[in-house]
Amino acid sequence: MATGRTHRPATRSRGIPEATVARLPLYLRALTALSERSVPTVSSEELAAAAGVNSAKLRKDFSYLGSYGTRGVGYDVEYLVYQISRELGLTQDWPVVIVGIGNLGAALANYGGFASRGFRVAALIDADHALTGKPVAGIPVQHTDDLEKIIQDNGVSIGVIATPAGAAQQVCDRLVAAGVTSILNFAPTVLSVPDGVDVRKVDLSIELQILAFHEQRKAGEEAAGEAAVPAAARKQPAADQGPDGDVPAVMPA
Ligand SMILES: NC(=O)c1ccc[n+]([C@@H]2O[C@H](COP(=O)([O-])OP(=O)(O)OC[C@H]3O[C@@H](n4cnc5c(N)ncnc54)[C@H](O)[C@@H]3O)[C@@H](O)[C@H]2O)c1
Repeated sequence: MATGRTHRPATRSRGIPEATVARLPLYLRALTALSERSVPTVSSEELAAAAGVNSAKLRKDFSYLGSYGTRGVGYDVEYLVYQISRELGLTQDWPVVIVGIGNLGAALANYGGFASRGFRVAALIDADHALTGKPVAGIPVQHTDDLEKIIQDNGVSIGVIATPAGAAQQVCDRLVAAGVTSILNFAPTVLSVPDGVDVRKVDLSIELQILAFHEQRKAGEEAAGEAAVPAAARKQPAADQGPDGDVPAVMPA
């Protein structure tokens, strides 16, 4: 679901384009499913279909990892899982803090998928004193007064912001000053960060707006397609439609 942009140049230091990096989690998810089914090898076409990516693009992406597969055999699933995990930095544990433990922050804290992917929720932080000490997903919520100490004690470099938009920049500034260098922002606001800090923004309403755009376009294409069908070939109303039977199913253009 991760969307938005990272404040980084289009090509990363080791020469892997940002677009390739963005597809690596898709490959990893498909490969992990194969690995769980004990599938030993996979062709680029099969893996591309499972990941929803074009197979030529997949081969190009894997060439950046130095992985070319074996002709007639394909790619070794376990080795690719290891290679991509290593490239994404998932072979090490990443302590994460979540700031803003309301509806969304609590849901994120309860999401088991972080831990299984190497992201350990190290601390939950909220400005509401009424929440301090209350466990969410088994972790006691701590107060924002202690934010800097919590970041330093836990060696946190990734922060998740789930506060209201008005508080997000101030929370971001404090996280960055305390040593956080990557932020996942759920608040509907654009954050300013210094060079060297990566921000990814997740906004489900933007995703829905994009889907709405495609829906509208599909509806427009359907209407245009129907207009292009000769009148004689258009669907006629069924005879037994009752009182409205004389209304054509497809209105003349
Ligand atoms: N990105 C998305 O797709 C998406 C989806 C849902 C909600 N959101 C956004 O996520 C944010 C949280 O939504 P919610 O429904 O959980 O809201 P909520 O009101 O339930 O929770 C917000 C929490 O943030 C805490 N808070 C406020 N100011 C703070 C500060 N300065 N420091 C630390 N904590 C602070 C509040 O005490 C509260 O517990 C909102 O900005 C909302 O718009 C985004």
